[in-house]
Amino acid sequence: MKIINLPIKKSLIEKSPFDPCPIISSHEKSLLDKALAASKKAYCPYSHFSVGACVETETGDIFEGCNVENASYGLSNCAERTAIFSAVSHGMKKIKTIAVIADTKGPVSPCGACRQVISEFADESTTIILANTRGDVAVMSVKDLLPYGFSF
Ligand SMILES: O=c1ccn([C@H]2C[C@H](O)[C@@H](CO)O2)c(=O)[nH]1
Ligand SMILES: [Zn+2]
Repeated sequence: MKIINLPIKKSLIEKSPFDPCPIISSHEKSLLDKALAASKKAYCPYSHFSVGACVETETGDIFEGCNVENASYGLSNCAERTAIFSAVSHGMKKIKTIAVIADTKGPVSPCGACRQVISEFADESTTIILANTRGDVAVMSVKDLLPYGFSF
């Protein structure tokens, strides 16, 4: 697992807070930019906490997702699962890369439900990129994200 706290915090008004970032490629940075754009579409009138995710499949297709809340709070869906379910609905079988972003202190930390759902469509080659809007980035494997996850 690699975590970087970028020394120069860039303003959110600038196009990308991830430029440059030594631990991800420029292509991976573009996935974070797409996740950031998706977070702007979050439907979160209850928590006012926007999250965005971007999945790149093994075939190179890209699917974004945001969190979608509900007046019945427990029905809310996280950004990660929105993106993954959209990808699966379009035939995706394997996540090559997933990028997630929110306005958190450090890189966003996905909930347990999302970790389990990510692990369903990930393998050891999957790259998981977690970030915050200040430009802090963590890159890890599914084993780092969900050690001893459920499977049968
Ligand atoms: O990794 C996370 C953590 C939280 N949320 C959403 C769920 C809820 O709408 C809001 C507050 O928990 O953020 C996500 O989408 N992804
Ligand atoms: Zn979640």
